[in-house]
Amino acid sequence: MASHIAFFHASPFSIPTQQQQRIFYPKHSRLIINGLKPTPTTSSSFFPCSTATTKRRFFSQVISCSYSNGTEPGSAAEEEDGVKSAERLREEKRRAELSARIASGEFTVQQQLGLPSILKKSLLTVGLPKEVVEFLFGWGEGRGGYPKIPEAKGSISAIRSEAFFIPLYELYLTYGGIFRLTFGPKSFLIVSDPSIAKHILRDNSKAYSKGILAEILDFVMGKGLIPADGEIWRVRRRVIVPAFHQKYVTAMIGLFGQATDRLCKKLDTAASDGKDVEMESLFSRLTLDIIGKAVFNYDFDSLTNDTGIIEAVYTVLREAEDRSVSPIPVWEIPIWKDISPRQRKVASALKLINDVLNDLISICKKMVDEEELQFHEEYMNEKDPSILHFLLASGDDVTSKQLRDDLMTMLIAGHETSAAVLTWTFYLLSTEPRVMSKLQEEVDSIIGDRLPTIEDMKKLKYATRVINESLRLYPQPPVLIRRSLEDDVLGEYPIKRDEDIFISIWNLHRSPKQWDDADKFEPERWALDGPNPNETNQNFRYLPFGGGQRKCVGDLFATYETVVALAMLVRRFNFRIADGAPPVEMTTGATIHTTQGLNMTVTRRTKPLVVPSLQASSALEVEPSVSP
Ligand code: HEM
Repeated sequence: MASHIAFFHASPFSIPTQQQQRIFYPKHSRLIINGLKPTPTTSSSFFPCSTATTKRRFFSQVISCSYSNGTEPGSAAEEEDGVKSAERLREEKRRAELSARIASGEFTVQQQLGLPSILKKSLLTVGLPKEVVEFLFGWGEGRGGYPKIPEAKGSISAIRSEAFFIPLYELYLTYGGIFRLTFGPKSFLIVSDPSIAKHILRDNSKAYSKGILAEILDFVMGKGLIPADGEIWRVRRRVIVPAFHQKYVTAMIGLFGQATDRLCKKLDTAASDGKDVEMESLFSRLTLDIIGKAVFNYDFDSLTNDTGIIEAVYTVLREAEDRSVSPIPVWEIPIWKDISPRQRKVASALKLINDVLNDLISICKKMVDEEELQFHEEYMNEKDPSILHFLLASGDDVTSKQLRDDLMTMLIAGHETSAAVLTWTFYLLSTEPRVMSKLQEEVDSIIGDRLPTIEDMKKLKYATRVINESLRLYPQPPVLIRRSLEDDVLGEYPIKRDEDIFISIWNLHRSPKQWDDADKFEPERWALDGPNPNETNQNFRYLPFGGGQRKCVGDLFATYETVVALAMLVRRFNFRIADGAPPVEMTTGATIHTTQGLNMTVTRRTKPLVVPSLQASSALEVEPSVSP
């Protein structure tokens, strides 16, 4: 999703070796960073799967996960593997060269040894107390006695197309919880420290805006809730949050079940035909169908249809993602919009979506006008429980443009994120059959073959922990973006206004300082009877939905949506990575995507019979699920 948007594709950094884990500060004194273990990932497996291949790739910083896919020796698949290994070797060589360049200090900003530093050193050598020297010379380093933020510098030519948050993780292990990353004229602060994240997101949030993100997303979201700042954001947030009331979320559970049931039918056909399925795109369609209905009562029915509107939504979504990772904003060149076929396609896609949204707004306005309306806190129209209906019924005095921006924002925010969560959850489950069995056991005993209800949400404890843990390992988005609106102090470092900041949720969620076996998929790390993990009870080391005043408004919606889909799918089917499927590798978009899809073989389960204890929610006239 958009706030969820990553900004540039890759960093020119590769993994520092143990000897390379040094900051090159004053020219002649190389320091080992205090408190940092040698790259933990070099000795243990960083990845959910830890084959030799994975480790080799890890060293070459290509993130992938291998699995046994049943390839026969000498087969075409093996030949293909041969080509891939040659590519991999070339990649490793290139990366080894980059590592050597990092080791040489090429990317590390050298601090000049000026007169104050030489004087300071001399005074310390003659025995003056450190405190006195620090007091006298504080002005010489950073500002007001503050130390200077560790700084790493990169060459723009080395930017590559891999997931950029991976090199940021390696740099975090080297440079610590806050460092400056400079690419030519661009400079970013990378934050991976929970207390600094808490300061920016919660304690001093008024001093930060969405910065670059708002600029990039303007073409699609305008002043929608994610990019908006200041007074517009305050007013819109106050209006939109009440729309996600308990009764609405309860009704949505019926919708999640119905939509997942459509997916089950599709998978059932694939299982009968013995055809493998690409789950990432199916999850994307599932969550598009859900969000269309939930936000503006529009049935994309993308699981069965391929209409122009669906293509338009994807064109706009992909453009938002591409803009978010493009180093040069060519789309800002006025003439480019008219001559570039791609930009023309984007413009007509946007027009189509805007027209549909405007039509939906007028239909809904008419409906609300004709309704005998008695608006109250948990107001919901049974026929059309959408957010749009709630907003119009609430008498929200807003321009159609702002309403359209908000709907578009929620469409994007609530679509790709949930799809990505499901994709990586199923990937993780394919690597841990133990977790899958435990999950199926719970689902069998609690919902059987009926549609889940709100009561089940409290009972599906292990399923919820699986989602919590998947969000830890694959946070969507992996990075949050902010810009400082005034001077501030982050940790021990002063910063100026107009600093662009990336808070790396990926780093926080995988930090060896914060987690035991940080790279392990272990839903058990969250106690079943404990509170649902969130940023508050985890003191900002866990931020799946952000934190502070800009926290996700759809967190409960999304948790229930993914739990319902997960439970219904694993109840009916077994999933495994398809034989001969390409490796599951990550790439950066607005959320974390796979490079070549998640290709799975789906088989029907023979399940224990369960006598349903509860009937499905009737709020949305849910049709009973057909048991395969
Ligand atoms: C698993 C799915 C989801 C994840 C992981 C997720 C994650 C997040 C995160 C991390 C933020 C904070 C962004 C920041 O601070 O810059 C956010 C904000 C937001 N999310 Fe979600 N989200 C999900 C689903 C949804 C859904 C379903 C909706 C709406 C139906 C939604 C609507 C929003 C909105 C409107 C904001 C902006 C809030 C504000 O700035 O006031 N999200 N989301």
